[in-house]
Amino acid sequence: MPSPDWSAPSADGPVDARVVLPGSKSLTNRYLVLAALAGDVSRLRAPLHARDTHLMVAALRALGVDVEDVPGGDWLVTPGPLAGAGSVDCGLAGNVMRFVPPLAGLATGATRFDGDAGARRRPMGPVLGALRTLGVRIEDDGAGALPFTVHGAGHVRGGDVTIDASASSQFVSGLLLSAARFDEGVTVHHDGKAVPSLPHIEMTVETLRDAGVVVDDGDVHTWRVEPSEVNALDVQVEPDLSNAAQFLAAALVTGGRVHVPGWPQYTTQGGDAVREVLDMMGAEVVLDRSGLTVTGTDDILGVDIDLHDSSELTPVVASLAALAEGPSVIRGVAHIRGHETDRLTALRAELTGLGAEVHETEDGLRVVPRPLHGNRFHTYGDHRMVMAAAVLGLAVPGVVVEDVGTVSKTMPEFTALWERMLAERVPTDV
Ligand SMILES: O=C(O)C1=C[C@@H](OP(=O)(O)O)[C@@H](O)[C@H](O)C1
Ligand SMILES: C=C(OP(=O)(O)O)C(=O)O
Repeated sequence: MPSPDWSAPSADGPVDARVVLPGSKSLTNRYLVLAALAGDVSRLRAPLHARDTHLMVAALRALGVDVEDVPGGDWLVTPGPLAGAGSVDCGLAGNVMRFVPPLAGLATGATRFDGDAGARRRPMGPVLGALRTLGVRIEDDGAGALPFTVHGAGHVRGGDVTIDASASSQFVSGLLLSAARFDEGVTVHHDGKAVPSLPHIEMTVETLRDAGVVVDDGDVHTWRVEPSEVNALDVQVEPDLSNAAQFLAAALVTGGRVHVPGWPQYTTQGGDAVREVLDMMGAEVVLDRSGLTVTGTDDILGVDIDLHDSSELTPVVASLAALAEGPSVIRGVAHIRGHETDRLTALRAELTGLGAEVHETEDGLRVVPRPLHGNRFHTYGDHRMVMAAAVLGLAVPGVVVEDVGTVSKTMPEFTALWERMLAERVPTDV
């Protein structure tokens, strides 16, 4: 059942707001998996509460892990013997469908994986092939996608495996995250076109090392995880920097200012690239100990930009490009055709529906700004389409966002935060 429509509010003056962001999806889900494999109780402080992380918690609980909700929002994770889960609902979460099957291989018994209709279109073949090579029995229909059943034998042999990870970095991350508990650990080699979203693999490597696991990532395209215990964690989850993009973009669109407190000085989050992107598009960007402040100047500049490492930013950057002074090219994101929806086709269709001129290229989009008008904006079950629509709505009256609830994949509080940000704006008449 689709959720209601939402009229994206337009801004009648520059925003001037402080936006406190929820935790990172990618960090929360990695910490949860590592905590499930650890030898003792872990605490996640300020984790993300959203559909993707709740699906991860549900999957772990089904596998025999105790995840306790602590008042205030933290999670206490007590590992237990892993047992076949019956079934795991992946929703539309790439993290759940790529990170949990290796865990299910370590469990005793069968676990069936399925998800939303859109999830059955997301690529899984390299994960299934790799797990089979590493000694896990999997039953599927050969389509290289959900649904499938993992028959866990209580242990995974592990060893050497070569995969093509050009469709998603998550194929590599999923194998590495559980590998310390494989009998022989794992060595993953990538063979294929460039791996997208490499900072996400660096994040995986760093979270493993935080948990005391030995990882060798010294060779390009090869990652080695030694078999070992996994230490329990007590971690503070960083704010989600990819989900900061739309709020920071509002500063650029309205010629205002947005401050995000708690922006990390050092991070493995690919979303940190938003600082450089907004700078290229004409914003003034300042990171100091109080956080990140983005101030819009008069114009939004068109860009020629490669988002291969930070492709989650594509929808918001495409919206900014449609509002820019000159044309833009977004490159390096062919793989986002396999994200929540085919994002290149979806962005072309919806931006065109508002009057922009948008062309799909082999690996991205070419956007030529044209006068825009309101229209219904379809979201395809994709949280980032809602966020992209909101950015456009600031400058274009009459943008009606279909199925706004889809944003709860990573940010259930999105519309409330957005409307609060606009309420804080400095009115033009003062
Ligand atoms: O490992 C992760 O947490 C993620 C990796 C990236 O996936 P791709 O490599 O498929 O782009 C990113 O886009 C996704 O939102 C989250
Ligand atoms: C691609 C994304 O999500 P997922 O983790 O489901 O791959 C995303 O959040 O932009």
